[in-house]
This record gives sequence, C-alpha cells and structure tokens, in this order.
Amino acid sequence: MVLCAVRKQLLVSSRCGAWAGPLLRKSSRIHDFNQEEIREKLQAFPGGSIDLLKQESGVAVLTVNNPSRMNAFSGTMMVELEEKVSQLESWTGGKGLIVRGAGGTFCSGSDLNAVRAISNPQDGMKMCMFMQNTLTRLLRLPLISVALVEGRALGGGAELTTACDFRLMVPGSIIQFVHKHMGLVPGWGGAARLVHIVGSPSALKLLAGAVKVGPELSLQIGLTDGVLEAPQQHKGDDTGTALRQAEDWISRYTTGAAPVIQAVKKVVLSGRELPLYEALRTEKDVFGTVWGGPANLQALASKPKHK
Ligand SMILES: CCCC(=O)SCCNC(=O)CCNC(=O)[C@H](O)C(C)(C)COP(=O)(O)OP(=O)(O)OC[C@H]1O[C@@H](n2cnc3c(N)ncnc32)[C@H](O)[C@@H]1OP(=O)(O)O
Repeated sequence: MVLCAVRKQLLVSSRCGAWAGPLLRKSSRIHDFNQEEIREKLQAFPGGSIDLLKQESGVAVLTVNNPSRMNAFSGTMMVELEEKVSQLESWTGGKGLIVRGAGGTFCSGSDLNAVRAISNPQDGMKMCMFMQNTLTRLLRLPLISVALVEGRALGGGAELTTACDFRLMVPGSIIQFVHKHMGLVPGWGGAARLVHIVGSPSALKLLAGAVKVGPELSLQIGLTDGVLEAPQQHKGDDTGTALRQAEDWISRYTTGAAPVIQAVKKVVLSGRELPLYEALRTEKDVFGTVWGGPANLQALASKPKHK
C-alpha cells in the first residue's frame, strides 16, 4: 500500500513537473489519520516561526526560528513546517533546500512546555504521527536537501537533520539524540532514518549512549557529509558565513535544469524506498520525463566531451 503510494507520488509528480498535489500528498502519508484535531491542539502552543525563502537560484532556505528557546519547536512551528513543506512540494523551479536554525544554533527539539502540556499518550501519538508525516514528506521532496548544523541539534532537532539528504556541520557544533536522557526514544522518524544513514551498530551507540556527536566523529561514522570552515563575518561580505558556505557546497549538486535535478532526486529516492522491481519501473518512468526534454536536446546539440 505504502510502496504504491510512493511510486504514484513519484510518477504523477514527474508527469506534472511538480511534486505531488494534495490528493497524492494524503495517500503518501505514512499515517493516514485526521490531522485536523492535533493541528488544532498544536496551535494552542505558539512561539517562533518556520521561515521559507525561495531563491531564484532554485535553492530555498528553511529557517527554524525561535532563538529565545534555542529554536525549540513550538506547536505552531510544527504546523508551519507542514505548510512550508506543502509549498515546497509544488515548487516547479526548485532544485535544492538548506534547512538551518536562526541565531547560530540549529534546533533544541520539541518545546518542552508544549511537550508537558500534551504529555498524555493519545496526544503524544498524534503529535508523533503528525511530525513523522511531515518529515517523511520533507525527505521525499524532489529537492536536494541539506541540514546546516551550527550550535546544537538536540532531540527532535537531531531527528530533523536526518530528514535531509545531507548534513553539514560547522566546527564546534553538536548533533545529539538526547532522547534517552528524557526517558524517550526518537518519535519523529529519526531512529529509522538514522539506521539508514549510519547503519544499525552506530545508530544503536548514538541512541543508547545519547552521544554528543561533533564534526569529527560525525564524518567518521558517515552522519555528516562535510565540515565547513569556522564562519567569519566580514563587513559587507557574507562569503564566510555558514549559510554562504552551505550554498556553495550544495551548488555542485543543484547546477543544471530543475527537471533534471528533480529527476535525479526521484530516482535515488525510489531506489532508497522501493523494492528493486518497483524502483526500476519508477526509474524508467522518470527517465521518460527527461529523455528528449529541453536539457537533453540542448546537451545533444552542443556535442559535449566529458573529459
Ligand atoms: C520527539 C522529540 C523529542 C525532543 O525533542 S525532547 C526535547 C529535547 N531537548 C531538550 O531537552 C533541550 C533542553 N535544553 C537544553 O539542554 C539547553 O537549554 C540547551 C539547548 C543545551 C542550551 O543551553 P544554554 O546555552 O545554557 O541555554 P539555556 O538553557 O539558558 O536556554 C536558553 C533558553 O531556551 C530554553 N530552551 C532551550 N531548549 C528548549 C526546549 N527544547 N524547549 C523549551 N525551551 C527550551 C531554555 O529554557 C532557556 O529559556 P529561559 O531563558 O530560561 O526562559
């Protein structure tokens, strides 16, 4: 059922040139439940915002913005994240996404005040399913995504980093699955994704030890894809900032026509999520959307040599 939904999502989005519309979005959810009730409850815990900046380069910047609480996720921010993911799903010209936190730190997980207020099992389950649905859709966006980790990514913040294709860290930053210290395990899909990224022995160590993972260890176990230079801010020049460095890093993967970059992400996604037979069928269909397309014809006309 879920596999069919993933394939359907990939195919229709390929034909439309945009990511899945509302109909498919519903069927591609991991948990099919009425999200309205939990959305309403989450709205009762305001604070901060999730800001989205779509740039002409085709690379968007999504900022978790609640610096007075180390960018903890309030209830309204959880709802806003879902809305921003919906906007990105229908961004035809999009190629890349950088997810970051405001004020020099990434995210300290869910807002503990909201968590206390909805600590009953029913609401906890609904919040968990809501965030799993949203973060699954974030990872499935037809955009190449990277989490830019400055400061700390704790708890749900660490889980959020795993909902991106790549992670970049600045010196001194930390990713820590602190859940065990909170009497919890990840609930936003972070454990399942972490196993895919670093393998089960390392995932077990990180979760059972609530290990503080700095850039060096992170590179060693394959959690991080790059360590940036220590950010430097010169007057009138932002080239040294972590964001600019992340934009430079991602540009090597997002240079080119949007339909081609999106197709690349789709074939990798289908390879990651579908059994081989389904993935091959999807790859064939996605191939059909770029074969003979403008970028393909232009490349053929220019007789390129790949030296
Ligand atoms: C399935 C999801 C699971 C989860 O995400 S559970 C949540 C896991 N996260 C946490 O437990 C983080 C707890 N916070 C901390 O450890 C520390 O605040 C942290 C992030 C290391 C920063 O330490 P410091 O630099 O010393 O700063 P501080 O403690 O004074 O924090 C500044 C203000 O931010 C607040 N804050 C930080 N993380 C928060 C959170 N998750 N929820 C609600 N408020 C949070 C903190 O209470 C403080 O506020 P205030 O200035 O005292 O009013």
